[in-house]
Amino acid sequence: MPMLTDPSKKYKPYTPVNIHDRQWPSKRTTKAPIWLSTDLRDGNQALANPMTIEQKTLFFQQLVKSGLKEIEVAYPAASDTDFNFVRMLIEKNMVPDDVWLQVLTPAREDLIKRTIDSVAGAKHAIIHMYNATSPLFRNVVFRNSKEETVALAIKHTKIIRQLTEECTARTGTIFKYEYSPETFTQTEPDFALEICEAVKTAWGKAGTGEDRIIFNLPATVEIGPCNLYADMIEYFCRGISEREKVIVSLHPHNDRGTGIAAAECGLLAGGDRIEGCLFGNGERTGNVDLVILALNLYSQGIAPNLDFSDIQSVIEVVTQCNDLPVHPRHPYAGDLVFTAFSGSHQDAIKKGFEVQNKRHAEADAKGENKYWDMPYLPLDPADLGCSYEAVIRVNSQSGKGGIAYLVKQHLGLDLPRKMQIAFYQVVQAVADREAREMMVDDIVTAFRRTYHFGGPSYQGRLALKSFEISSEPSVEPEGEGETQDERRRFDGTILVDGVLRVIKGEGNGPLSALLDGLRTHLDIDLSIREYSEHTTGDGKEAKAASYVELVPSGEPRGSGWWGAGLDTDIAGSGLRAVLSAANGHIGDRPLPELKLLVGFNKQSCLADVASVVLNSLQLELPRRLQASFFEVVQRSVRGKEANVLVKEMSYDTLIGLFQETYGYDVPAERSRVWMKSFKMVYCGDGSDSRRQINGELVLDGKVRAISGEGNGPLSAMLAALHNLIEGMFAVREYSEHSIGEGSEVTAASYVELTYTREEGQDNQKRSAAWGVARDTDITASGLKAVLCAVSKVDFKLKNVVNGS
Ligand SMILES: CC(=O)SCCNC(=O)CCNC(=O)[C@H](O)C(C)(C)COP(=O)(O)OP(=O)(O)OC[C@H]1O[C@@H](n2cnc3c(N)ncnc32)[C@H](O)[C@@H]1OP(=O)(O)O
Ligand SMILES: CC(C)C(=O)C(=O)O
Repeated sequence: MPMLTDPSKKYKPYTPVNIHDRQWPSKRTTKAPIWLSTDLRDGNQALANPMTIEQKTLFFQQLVKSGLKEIEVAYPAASDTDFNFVRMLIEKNMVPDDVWLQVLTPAREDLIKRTIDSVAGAKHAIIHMYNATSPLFRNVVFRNSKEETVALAIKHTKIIRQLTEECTARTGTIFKYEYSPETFTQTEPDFALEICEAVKTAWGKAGTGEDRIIFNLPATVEIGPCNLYADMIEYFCRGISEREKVIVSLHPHNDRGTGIAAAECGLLAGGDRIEGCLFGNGERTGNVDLVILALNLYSQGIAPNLDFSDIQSVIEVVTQCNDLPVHPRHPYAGDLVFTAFSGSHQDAIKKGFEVQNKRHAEADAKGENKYWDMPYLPLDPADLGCSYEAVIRVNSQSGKGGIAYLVKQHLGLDLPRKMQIAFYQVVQAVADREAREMMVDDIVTAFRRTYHFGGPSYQGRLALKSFEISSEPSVEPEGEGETQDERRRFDGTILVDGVLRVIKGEGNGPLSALLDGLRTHLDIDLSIREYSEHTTGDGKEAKAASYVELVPSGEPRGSGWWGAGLDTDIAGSGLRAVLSAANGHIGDRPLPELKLLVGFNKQSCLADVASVVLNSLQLELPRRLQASFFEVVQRSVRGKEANVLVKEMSYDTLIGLFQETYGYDVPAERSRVWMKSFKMVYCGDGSDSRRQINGELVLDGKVRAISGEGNGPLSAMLAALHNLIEGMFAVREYSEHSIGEGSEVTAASYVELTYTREEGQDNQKRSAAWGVARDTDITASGLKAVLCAVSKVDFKLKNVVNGS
């Protein structure tokens, strides 16, 4: 059936209240009402599966914890569960002294009796009786006249008075009485007044303060806008006699979705008390939501006298008991209500937090109130125990501000505006491509990947390993009083495509010195267009965060690359930022092979050569070996061209030269002598530690058995060699160190041998050579180094008769 084109033929509009001097529109609420939770009655009766006693107990405890002082706990005549639940609360002493238990009954004597029995012995109880008063109910449900309807209410009010008085005499329970002209909003306002006046008279003992009678005026079904409800409440409040002896209670339902508005306008109109449910459970579209009402007051600076400072645990209890979810858009409580996805909202919130932090610091200093004034966030999520984590979430609708906010929250980085724009484009591209929300982890990971920020997993092709910044005067000052400019020198080790390289450069500052080094050594020619820095963390945790934008040198308006760096040292953080941006710039493009300038002029440096060996092979050459190798390098530069002073040498060439010169890590067969196997044993009488070696060597391609004895492994090996080789070997220098850690550790050994051989009478031939070796076994490493050195001297084998 289509919707009606003229619905007036089916639905009647509400009848406005005849009130012309209404006061409520210009009033303000300044204090919280009396709250009554009817979760365990009106809420419960609307559930497909009413709560079990366990669920009701849990819910009751939550209500007490949240500060409710009046709780409608049951319709005791309805079921044994309800009746027994009330009894249990009382008998197990679970009701705090300042909490009133409220129970509902229809105007039926047998049911009233059972209802009062249910609360007998409670400290405080409110008996709540109802009968419907509207024409529809009078005519259809009760088939009663107005007079009969009033008579029903009077009769049962009197029964309640008598039974409660008897109960008080018996058990000491203090009672209050609440009467509801059910369907109040559909009842003629004057008839509602008439029946309440009659009930008040029948009750006969309404007083002031604690003795007030409660008239609950329900919008049993919400049939008109909130102003209609307010008009009806104001009409009632102005019409009822002895107003001071009456608590006017409001009980809005939410059929038109305006239950909250009705309650708030009803309070302006004179309501003293609100009946409702947490998160708005209840018949059909629900009872008015007490959480929203309370927090609406709170966010106006009015103490609601209810505590939702851990809203999540309240949600958990309520959803567990009602078996109904809380909508993600539910005011104050929904998962999404403190979340902004859209760019302009996020931008405003980010700016709002920045300004508010400053404003709060100033107010703190002056001892003034720190007012909450935040775009798009009417309430501080922290007041409800929520974090700011969910405040900004990112998808394709988001902008740079929100993304920058998350980067700040999670990485402590306050990105400069232009970098925010650059990173936004990165995130936006992913969000668009994947058509999904970008979680915080996605954003943090995207940032780390893009800027190679934070640990080895995100390391780029260029990574700073160590550096030293030194300064030297540039030019002499020309006149007196002029200060001398200082130049900065960068000496560092940078991991380039997995290989450690020594980089040097000079500039006006550390960053330009590094850029100079990158230009010279790696052909990366960039200049700084923008630089900024700030500190993150406090005290010992403080670090410097730096941001740079690099552009190709000579193209100040060209497109740039941003980089970020974090370090305890400010120079370190800037240098890292430069490398971060340089990584973005080089992308996958191959880098030129790194070269060292070596030779005979002042630029060539022994230390540079040694550090290449250290960084490439992890070998810490002893000082004399450094000098020896440096000479080898210089000789190789000159080669056959006597006039060549300086030559570029690639790192690979340099390392190859080292390995060849000292027999390090070259295939054994290429050496004149190498060890096939050995066994080293202690020998002697035990008073000293002499060693004996037995084993097999390959000498000029032939396997030879060896045996020798000495003070230690090396001298035992030399003794064994002396059996086979003419002349004498002696160890001039020996050192060793470990490489690596733990189970990966190996030993590196360096041996310098001298070799003396008699060549005819009075002719002694002397030479010396270094050998370098590495092995997991330290003895083997030393022996191998000896054999490397032996292979490098021009030795002569003995003529061995019957030798193997
Ligand atoms: C707006 C509200 O939320 S009101 C509260 C509603 N809550 C509930 O109804 C939950 C608990 N209710 C129950 O368990 C049952 O309805 C009971 C135990 C109260 C009564 O059950 P039953 O006796 O089987 O009657 P039933 O449920 O059919 O109720 C209808 C009868 O009660 C009468 N009645 C309805 N409301 C009232 C009332 N406030 N006062 C007196 N009689 C009433 C009806 O006129 C009808 O009478 P009839 O049988 O003479 O025609
Ligand atoms: C019993 C009354 C107060 C009721 O629940 C209603 O009218 O909604």
